[in-house]
Amino acid sequence: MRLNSGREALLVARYQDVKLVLSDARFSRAAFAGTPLFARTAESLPLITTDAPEHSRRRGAVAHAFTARQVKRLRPMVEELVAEQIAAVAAGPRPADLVGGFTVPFTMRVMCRILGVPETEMSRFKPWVDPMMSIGRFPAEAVAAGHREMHDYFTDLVDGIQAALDEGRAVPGLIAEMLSPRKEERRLSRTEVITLSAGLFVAGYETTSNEMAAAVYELLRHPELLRRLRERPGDIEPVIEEVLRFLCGNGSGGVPHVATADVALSGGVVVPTGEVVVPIPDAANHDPDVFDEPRRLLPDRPDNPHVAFGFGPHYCLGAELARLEMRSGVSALFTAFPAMRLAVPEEDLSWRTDMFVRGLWELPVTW
Ligand code: HEM
Repeated sequence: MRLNSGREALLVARYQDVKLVLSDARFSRAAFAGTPLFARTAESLPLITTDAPEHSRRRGAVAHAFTARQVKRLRPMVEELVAEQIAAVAAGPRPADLVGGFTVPFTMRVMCRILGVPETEMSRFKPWVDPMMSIGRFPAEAVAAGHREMHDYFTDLVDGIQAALDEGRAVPGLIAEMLSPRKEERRLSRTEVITLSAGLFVAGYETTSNEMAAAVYELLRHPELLRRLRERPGDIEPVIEEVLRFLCGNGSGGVPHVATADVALSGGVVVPTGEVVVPIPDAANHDPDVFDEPRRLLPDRPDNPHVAFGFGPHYCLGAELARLEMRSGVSALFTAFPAMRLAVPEEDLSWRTDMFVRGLWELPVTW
């Protein structure tokens, strides 16, 4: 394939090969970072475009905030926000747009609470993040402006929190923790705190809001699954796992890597040193050698080792949080609005094409 930059690359689609590229240190992300990663600059992706030891040092500074144990502690906060957003939808007009009215504000508020970003500022972010996440949909100037605004906002925020900490005031949230780490090995530079805060904010709400809306859409298309969830609410776990496998949420395909040695893939293909490879997790999730009937949404698969959250050292930092948000959000929506249905014909839905994260711009429903 040819990347946007004009560089040739090998597309990796088989499940075993995708896992190999994602986890084998002979494939480097940093070696690729000299050329633009689609619309985004390497600096704006402080985790995704780096290798060990830089990657592990940065990741190690924030990983404690997203462990399974920590996410368990976040549960009451997440459930409180779900309830508030459900109440807002119920009090609002019908039809309701579940993207603008539920999945985006809910997931954004979760990230605001975790990081310590003021919720009162939330309406500012989406107009910046939408162009930032473009892979062709928005003009280059809009993409650059989105990056600039977001970077400037988080620079001011981080500096403001630093000033408050310097005055001895207590500030809640992960940004303050990054600025005054409990352990010295977690210390980051000011620039790293700025790019990581903005990066976590975007990674945390953009994927989850879109995947959640797509999950609701899929469930509306599969009434038998909705019936099953009503009878056995605990089945939300396998249902969400299968939705994650089934959906192809990654609009850009995958993250480019450069082979730093000759590496043999399955089927005898040898990737020569210096070759760019792009592993496609969505393709791996539909590999018929691993998933029977991959194009069907089948939550009863005996085993569902999907790679929707990636694999290896860059495995999604927020996977447990995303699972909690998706399970709580989707369950609560169908409990609150059992008669929910699409408010427009399917062909009128507007899909996010040419965007990093696929999904729906709006999900109009009524009940
Ligand atoms: C359903 C929602 C989500 C999906 C499908 C998803 C998917 C992914 C995938 C596939 C990767 C690996 C990309 C790669 O190989 O470079 C990733 C990485 C990442 N995700 Fe998520 N994610 C979701 C939610 C979240 C949330 C809620 C957070 C909040 C903290 C988050 C933070 C991150 C970060 C920081 C990385 C980079 C990890 C690294 O490079 O070490 N994600 N995500």
